Amino acid sequence: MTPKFPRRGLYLITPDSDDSDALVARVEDELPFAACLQYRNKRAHGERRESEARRLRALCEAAGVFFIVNDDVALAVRVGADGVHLGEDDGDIAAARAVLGPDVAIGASCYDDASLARTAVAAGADYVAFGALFPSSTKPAARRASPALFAEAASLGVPRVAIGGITPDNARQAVAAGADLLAVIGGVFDTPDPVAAARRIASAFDPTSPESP
Ligand SMILES: Cc1ncc(COP(=O)(O)OP(=O)(O)O)c(N)n1
Ligand SMILES: Cc1ncsc1CCOP(=O)(O)O
Ligand SMILES: [Mg+2]
Repeated sequence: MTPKFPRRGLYLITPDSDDSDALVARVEDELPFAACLQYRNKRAHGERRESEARRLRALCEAAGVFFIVNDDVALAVRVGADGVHLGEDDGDIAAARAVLGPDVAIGASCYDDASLARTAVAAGADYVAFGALFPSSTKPAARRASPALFAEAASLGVPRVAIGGITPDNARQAVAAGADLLAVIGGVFDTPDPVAAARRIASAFDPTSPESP
């Protein structure tokens, strides 16, 4: 049975890489702290992209982590992903739903715009993403989103993902604003201890967990 998109937690996104083995090894260690993994390697194309997606798909299956392919509905179908993430340049949500059927999750980038989120959900999106919430060194030109968007989108009834510049130090701020999942690249992978960073971001959802240094 296809798993349901998670309601809360760390939404890990792969960093860009030219080395498939290194990419897979880097991600594997943090998976125990992730509710979801998105394959987004903008430097991989063709067969290498498919092979990386297949390897990560298998790892996620074994770890019980929801697996999402960025940008590419056809690749998501080929590798049997649990979901696909689509931005404004990645095609139409209703068209993707027609290809994917009801069981594959579709996530939608809504940038800084609650009305995009309403339209995406009406077209069949299973979650909406707002960001960049904080300045992002991965995507410095990303438009900035107000934290108020998470409260505004609460009535949509789908998980709200925050993305952009999220780190162990600001993760609790994003959760307090109403984010249900925290999508992170640099705040995990560009740190000296990615496993510790992933653990701290995951713990931002646990109000009983003390903030670790
Ligand atoms: C969870 C999540 N949110 C937003 C994005 C950004 O999507 P998009 O605007 O299509 O940009 P690229 O990631 O394709 O550069 C995302 N990937 N994931
Ligand atoms: C893909 C994307 N969309 C908005 S910000 C961003 C990059 C997220 O990476 P980081 O967590 O390193 O800021
Ligand atoms: Mg995209």
